[in-house]
Amino acid sequence: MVLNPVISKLSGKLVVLASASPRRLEILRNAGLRFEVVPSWFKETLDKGLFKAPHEYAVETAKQKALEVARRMPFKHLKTPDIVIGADTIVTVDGMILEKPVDKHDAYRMLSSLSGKEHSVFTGVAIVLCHEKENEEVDYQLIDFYEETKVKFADLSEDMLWEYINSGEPMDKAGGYGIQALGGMLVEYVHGDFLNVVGFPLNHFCKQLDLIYNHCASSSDQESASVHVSHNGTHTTSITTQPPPNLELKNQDLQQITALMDGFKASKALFTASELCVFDLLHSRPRLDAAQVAQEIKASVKGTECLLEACVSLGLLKSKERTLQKPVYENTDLAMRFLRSDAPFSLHGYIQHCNNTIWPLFSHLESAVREGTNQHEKAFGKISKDVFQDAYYNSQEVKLRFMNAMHSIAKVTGKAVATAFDLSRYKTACDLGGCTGAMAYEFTKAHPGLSVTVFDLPAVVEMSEHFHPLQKDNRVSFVAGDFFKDELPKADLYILARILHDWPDEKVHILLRKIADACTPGCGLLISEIFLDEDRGAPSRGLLQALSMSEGKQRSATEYSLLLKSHGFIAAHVRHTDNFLDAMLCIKV
Ligand SMILES: C[S@@+](CC[C@H](N)C(=O)[O-])C[C@H]1O[C@@H](n2cnc3c(N)ncnc32)[C@H](O)[C@@H]1O
Repeated sequence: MVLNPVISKLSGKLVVLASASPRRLEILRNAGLRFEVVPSWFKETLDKGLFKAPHEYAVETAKQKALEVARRMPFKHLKTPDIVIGADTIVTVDGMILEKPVDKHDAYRMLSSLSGKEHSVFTGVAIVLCHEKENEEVDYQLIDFYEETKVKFADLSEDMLWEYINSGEPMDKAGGYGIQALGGMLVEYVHGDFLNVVGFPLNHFCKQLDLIYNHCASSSDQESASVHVSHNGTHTTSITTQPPPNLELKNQDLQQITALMDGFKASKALFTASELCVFDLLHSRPRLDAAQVAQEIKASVKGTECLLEACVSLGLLKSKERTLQKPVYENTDLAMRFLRSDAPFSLHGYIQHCNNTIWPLFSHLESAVREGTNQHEKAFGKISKDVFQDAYYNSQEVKLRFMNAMHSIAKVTGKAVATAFDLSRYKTACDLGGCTGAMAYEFTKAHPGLSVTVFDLPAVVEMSEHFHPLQKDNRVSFVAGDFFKDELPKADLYILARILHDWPDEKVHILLRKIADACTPGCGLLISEIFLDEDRGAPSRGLLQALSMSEGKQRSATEYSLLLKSHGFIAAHVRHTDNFLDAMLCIKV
């Protein structure tokens, strides 16, 4: 057990637990740790919408709790601790973060949302190491981590729920239950560290301490420190501990690197099968063998066989062996849902765009990186300053393909964007660059009191009706124009979905100024884009897209909110939807 050597390293040090939770106290006491309890004054009021994943919220809260105590003690308690431990436990279900219930009804809301379902319990932990310097300043080093445990609740009847709530147990517990007492009766199974659900991931904590005290404290070359915050003469620094260089050949690492090297082959196999309508064919006529498919798609039997087998290995097709005969093929569930061209969430249009436009651009990636410009001329023989007007809308075929691509993504992501915020106060919206209107239809579906005007270039608007042959909604209308030059339709909510990333800052400012001029105070502006993490380290989908983008750039939620602020909008809410696009609702002040 790693704990004992760590405990001996801690003897004689002032260890402080920045939490009043009796359960955390008991877990650490039972482990033999000696510490003082100084509950943190940090209020758990961080805006959850600003965090991409729930664990980031728990870790940030744990950090703030621990740092508050570490900074307060030298002044209020007149002693500097050696280590401060902060922790925060949250429960997440269906994308919601549940903390401690505020009253019985809140406890009821939480527990009924957990009934019969699996949920996750995250504890974020922060360990602050305090080093007093000669001039009485204190250096803080911060190490943080989190642990996730999955818990499944049984179906809870109303009687059971209220009996449990009336026991009083839920009130001071994240998610409204305590697994170590009566709440244990509600639980069907636990996957992961049980103590994490109680409130503290002891095992992970011990491993982390072991890493700090037994592996890296003495070897400075395994430790890199960087100053993060400078506050009242004290410094907050965070250390990242790096394991010794790993020269072993691990199969898992090899698989990771192979998947990256082969990624383009998988994409191209998918594009080719989609282009040759393999998924449509196997939908209308399942269980064909390779020769039959080859005949239908007018291709060689040998090539078709290889393509079908590759698609099986990628999880896009299933092959069924028939005794003494050639295998037959059919679509997997994934292909049925996303690859058939007539599926409600078909990505067929987007795949065609990737194959015909993005792929040629990526084949010139090296020049794009060297020159820092778009590669339309090399890929398509045309210079394009405005990618829409000069490239996509020059030919009817390319225009329709682009519109199909936008339409398919908007149908997949539209509902998540349209329902990201309460928009009931708005009656009229204008979707600028709204293309086929697919997003607008999702907004009217989600908000019965809202009418949406789709504003797009004339070349697009003239084709938009083809995309909604059966949908007649007189709350969606189309206006043709250029959003950089023409007057914008009046609305109390403007929508910019996948628009701003296409343009450099100067053009973004022109567009935002026009929107700001059209808005009165209280008007809304909903931005939907892939928001990069604040350190620009993820998501790779956004960063990879930037490699083939023309003049624009990908931005983080903060970067977008600063752009908007300069035009008199405040970013009211940010939502990471887990779908293709994130969303931010801003209000004109
Ligand atoms: C990347 S697409 C996004 C489409 C749509 N908002 C969505 O999320 O599905 C960009 C859209 O902006 C439109 N657009 C480009 N330049 C424009 C301009 N100057 N005025 C109006 N619309 C424009 C394009 O025609 C295209 O429909």
